[in-house]
Amino acid sequence: MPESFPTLAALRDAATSLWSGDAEAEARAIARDHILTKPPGSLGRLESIARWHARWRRGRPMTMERIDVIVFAGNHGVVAQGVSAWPSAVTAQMVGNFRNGGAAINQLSRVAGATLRVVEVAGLAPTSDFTTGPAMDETAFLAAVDLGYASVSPEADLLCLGEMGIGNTTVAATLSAGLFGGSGTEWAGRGAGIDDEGLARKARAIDAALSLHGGVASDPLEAARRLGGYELAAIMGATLAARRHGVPVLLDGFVCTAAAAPLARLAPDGLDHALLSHRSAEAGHTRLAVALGMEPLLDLGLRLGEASGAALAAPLVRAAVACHAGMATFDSAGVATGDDASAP
Ligand SMILES: O=C(O)c1ccc[n+]([C@@H]2O[C@H](COP(=O)([O-])O)[C@@H](O)[C@H]2O)c1
Ligand SMILES: Cc1cc2nc[nH]c2cc1C
Repeated sequence: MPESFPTLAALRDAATSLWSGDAEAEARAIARDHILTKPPGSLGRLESIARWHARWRRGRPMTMERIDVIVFAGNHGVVAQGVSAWPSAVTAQMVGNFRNGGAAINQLSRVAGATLRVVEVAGLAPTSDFTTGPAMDETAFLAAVDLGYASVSPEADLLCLGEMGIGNTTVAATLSAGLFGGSGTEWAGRGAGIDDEGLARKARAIDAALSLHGGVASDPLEAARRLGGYELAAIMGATLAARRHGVPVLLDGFVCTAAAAPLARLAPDGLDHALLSHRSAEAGHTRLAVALGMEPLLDLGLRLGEASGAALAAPLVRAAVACHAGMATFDSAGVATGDDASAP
């Protein structure tokens, strides 16, 4: 797989010829899970998380020492349609807040023992308003994908992805509708807190974009270019790079999931190395999770973005891996197995 994508065709090639994971490592993890000192299945979802981590680590040891959090930031021309309760200037102001350590994600990354990085995409210039034309031209779209791709370190044991961008819940809703069908009212939510009138404007903006760019859904990359945004394109690139490098991914809420969703439309297993960290309270997220066949790990009523849900779920992955790697076996601990029920 190349390290950058000069054309949409090169990106499409990469996204449709993916490494399918380390089936042997997963089989070894399943075999080990059976002999650990617990009733089979009793660690519930932690067991499948451990197997998942084993499969997507490209043969490296199951360690969870390094957790990277990357927040991609971008701005959106569609904000001109009155779809957010906040001005676009807040995107740069919150980037400053991340850098000064004052945002929720600073605290959540620290608590998770993770390293936080913030990446401004396209210098925070807005995309074009997609109710009047494509959000990005090919060059700008591919540059954002490349930036995301290059942001991923192969050294990470887990990558938590998130975003910051005023207006981007409209973008996520429009892209989701483009990829999976449905109308503005079905996908629009209140984002960072818009009122009833704003919600109606948002649904109309989504519908206007869908009718202007109608038929793009058959091509997920064209949907991402026309109906997406810079930070969403970067998240897609980062998710692809993580697959290449063998770094399992936790996706944050609605915006982050929508950003990665084109990969699942390009290849049926395109997001198998990623988990949904949480179910966002944003209306479209449950619909999108169902469309993707993915079950979120946490459900805390969060609707923040910033990779907050991903950072909160990272310790679950650490716990799953610690149990899997560190527990004694029935044999080594001298504990009888269920099969030995007749033994004294
Ligand atoms: O991803 C989510 O689940 C999510 C839900 C609600 C709000 N957000 C965040 O809120 C911002 C976008 O809200 P809005 O209303 O301006 O579209 C953006 O910075 C996102 O990180 C994100
Ligand atoms: C204050 C604020 C913080 C955010 N963090 C992620 N999205 C956000 C949107 C707003 C408005």
